[in-house]
Amino acid sequence: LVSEEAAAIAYLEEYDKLTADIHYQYTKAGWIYETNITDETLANMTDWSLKLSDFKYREAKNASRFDLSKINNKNITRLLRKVMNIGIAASPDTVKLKKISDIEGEMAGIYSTAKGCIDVTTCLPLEPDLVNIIANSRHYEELAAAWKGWRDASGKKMKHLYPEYVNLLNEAITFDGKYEDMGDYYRSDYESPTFESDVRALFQELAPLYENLHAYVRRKLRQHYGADKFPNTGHIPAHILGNMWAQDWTNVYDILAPYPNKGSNYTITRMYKVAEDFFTSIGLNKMPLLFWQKSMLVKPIDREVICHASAWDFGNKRDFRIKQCTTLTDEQLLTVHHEMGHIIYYLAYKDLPYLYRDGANPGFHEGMADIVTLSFQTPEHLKKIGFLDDVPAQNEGDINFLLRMALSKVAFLPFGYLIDQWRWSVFRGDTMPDSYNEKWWDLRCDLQGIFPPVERTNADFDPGAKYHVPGGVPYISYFVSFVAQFQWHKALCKVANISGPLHRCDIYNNTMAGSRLNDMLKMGSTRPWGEAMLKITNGTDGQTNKLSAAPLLEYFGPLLKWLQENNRMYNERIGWDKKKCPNVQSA
Ligand SMILES: O=C(CCC(O)(O)[C@H](Cc1ccccc1)NC(=O)c1ccccc1)N[C@@H](Cc1c[nH]c2ccccc12)C(=O)O
Ligand SMILES: [Zn+2]
Repeated sequence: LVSEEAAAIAYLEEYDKLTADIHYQYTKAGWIYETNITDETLANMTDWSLKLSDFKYREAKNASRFDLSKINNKNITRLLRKVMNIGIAASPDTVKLKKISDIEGEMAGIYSTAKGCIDVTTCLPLEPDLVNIIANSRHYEELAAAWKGWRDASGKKMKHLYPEYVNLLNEAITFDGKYEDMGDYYRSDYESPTFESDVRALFQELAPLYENLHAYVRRKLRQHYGADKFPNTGHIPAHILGNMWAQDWTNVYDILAPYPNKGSNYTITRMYKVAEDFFTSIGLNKMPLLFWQKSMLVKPIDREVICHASAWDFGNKRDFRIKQCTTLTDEQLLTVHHEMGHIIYYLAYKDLPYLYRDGANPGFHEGMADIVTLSFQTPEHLKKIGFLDDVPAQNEGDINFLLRMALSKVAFLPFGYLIDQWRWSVFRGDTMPDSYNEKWWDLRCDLQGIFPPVERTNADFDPGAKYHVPGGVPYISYFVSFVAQFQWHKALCKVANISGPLHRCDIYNNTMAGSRLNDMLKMGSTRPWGEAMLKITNGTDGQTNKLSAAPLLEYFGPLLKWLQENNRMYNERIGWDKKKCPNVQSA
């Protein structure tokens, strides 16, 4: 009699090959669609996504015939559970699954081909045109036109699709009674019953740092744009922070600090080579030849594409690509490092069973993508690669550098947190369609301390103006990533024997740091993520298997002190009125 375990092992070996093959086809169909949006490529992608759902449904049934209680090998039972964890593919109603794919395809199509009108004759795509206006214009009205134009052309156009999308996802995911709603399923990736309260606690711990940065930035912007643009509720207009979603404020650094970081005489390919050089300098992998042959690194001129950056693993251990409409800006150089970080993670776990080729949790994949930016952006490093002419003098150089880092890493925190607060409340049914936009602005105003430059009503659908909402891509992973990457940075600097303040640590060329990082990366999702966290932090004074805000607060400690002194010196109020948002109609 073949033991239950031996039968399961034989089954999983067969499954591993089948799943890699069908995922290759599905990923290829996705790539063909995203790099050439047509009715045919959309139909082909939808066809393959249904074939994949069908495959997952069949194999989940096959795997359920094994009695897990008779298998004590934890690795085998973990793999079998992953075969059976198939999300909405658990629903036998393929008509419903097709409808979900169709709605997702329609929303992605609206988002990626939308042209926002900035006046009656000029309508522009988001990337690079509207993004560049929001980044570079310093005219209040011009910024407001681009901000409103984008939302009218994207979110507003897909508002009617979202309620049915939510209902269909909830019906599919609750079919076999394993999950409360789609938000519950998204959170299950973190394998922790306390995940939701853990991230809330982290956010509250980080709020004072954000509020002090917000107060400083508000004062500097008020000086530039005039006090009449700033209501006495304490909110900042959402469209003058250099980013279409006010999630990253580095583009207004020139208004906020004496000497701006200028771009440089780079080419697109050089940006990718610089990023690759960073990873190889710490002993991680080079990009495979196929990467350079098959990636889409610039926006094509002859067809519609999905410009939002992404990193692709075709599942055959060889084919890894980036799709990005790359342009020559500082922010884009960061995104190049971000996307390549995903590829590095893919390469680290490519020889694991297919089911384990994943981040330890979604936040780890995003965090890995970002970890190098903590070293890459140090003045020392930027000088080494010719991005900065000279390293600023010690003290005020420190503050300016920390301010610049805070404009992306601290400014982002409430945004990274709030998108899924909104989405989870929608999936729970706490937020109904007639208050989608009101709930969105409640969160945006109360947590980010910003307000819309033009009147918003529930006829608008501003969540739909952010890629990840129509894209069905979870967002709390970025909040988790921004916390975890500082824990890793602290640990890797320790392992690398680099002393001094955390914000001056550059792990470039340090293979000890790289090898400790790689030890975590090659685990993939073989173990619950706490073990992966411990793999990096082990033996350092930040040792833990949990998320902790302490390293982020340590990194920005000198800046917080400076901000508190500066805000006190100008008698600047810290914070803003909650539940009072200008320009938002409440029901
Ligand atoms: O969306 C992105 C970058 C795109 C991505 O690399 O995260 C991409 C998003 C995506 C996910 C799923 C389908 C399609 C696109 N994620 C990946 O490519 C990816 C790869 C492997 C595992 C998980 C995600 N960044 C976020 C925020 C952000 C966090 N850190 C950053 C650094 C620089 C720029 C942006 C960000 C944003 O733009 O709002
Ligand atoms: Zn990413």
